[in-house]
Amino acid sequence: MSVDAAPVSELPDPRDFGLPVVTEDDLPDELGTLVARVHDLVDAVAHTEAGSAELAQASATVHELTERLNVKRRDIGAMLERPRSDGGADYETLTNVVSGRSNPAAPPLVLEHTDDGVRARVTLNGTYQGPPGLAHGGWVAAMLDQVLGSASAAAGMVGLTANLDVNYRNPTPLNAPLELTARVTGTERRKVFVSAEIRHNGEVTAEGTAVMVRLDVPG
Ligand SMILES: CCCCCCCC/C=C\CCCCCCCC(=O)SCCNC(=O)CCNC(=O)[C@H](O)C(C)(C)COP(=O)(O)OP(=O)(O)OC[C@H]1O[C@@H](n2cnc3c(N)ncnc32)[C@H](O)[C@@H]1OP(=O)(O)O
Repeated sequence: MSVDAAPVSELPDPRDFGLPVVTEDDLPDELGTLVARVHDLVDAVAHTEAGSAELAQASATVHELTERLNVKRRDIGAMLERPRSDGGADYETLTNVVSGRSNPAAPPLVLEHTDDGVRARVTLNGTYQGPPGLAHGGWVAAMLDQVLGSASAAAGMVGLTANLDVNYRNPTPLNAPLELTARVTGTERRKVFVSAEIRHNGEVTAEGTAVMVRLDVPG
């Protein structure tokens, strides 16, 4: 595979795509705490064997909370800007379902840049279940898609997934630490070829490759 596009260090600015941008200073610490607690709440709801009186009271409380939080809603598509040590900025979709900082549905998957791409660590609770006791294959694909896209973005090439291939080598366990790694393997015009794996205890559970098509800044 050849590489015919030199990676750039500057990511496109989401503002140039008309997207709202927030900084970490705009996000109260209490939002992070709420997100983590609601994440745990979803797991509790999925697995509770509480009685009907307890369930009725819980649903009334949750309904009231939902109405209170909906009074002031953020625009969809908001991007979080994080300063990098080299003076540039990283961007992530605030409510991204796999890794979004404000999304309680996200596991959450914590990403970092490596010398050749990105690495992420995640532990999936029982709400990501497909087969009994195992991670859902669609979610495995979603996590691979995320790190594949992030590897492309980390190399300065933000794009959309045009094609995703997944091979499930071993069952992906729940409630166990997983490591995901991804890197760019080549480029051809706007196409960015990327490759990723999920490992548990060093053993590959799934691997994926994707073709990302690089987005050009409007104008
Ligand atoms: C927005 C601002 C952001 C600013 C900064 C942000 C930082 C972000 C940070 C972190 C990254 C986040 C990470 C996200 C991770 C998750 C990723 C996803 O879930 S993406 C959602 C699912 N994917 C879609 O919804 C795409 C739907 N498809 C499309 O929109 C189009 O088909 C698109 C854009 C992919 C291509 O359309 P065309 O019209 O632009 O381009 P054409 O001319 O068709 O193709 C260009 C080249 O790609 C090949 N191509 C197209 N489709 C292909 C395919 N399915 N397989 C292989 N090659 C394909 C073509 O053959 C062509 O190649 P040739 O240059 O001629 O050789």
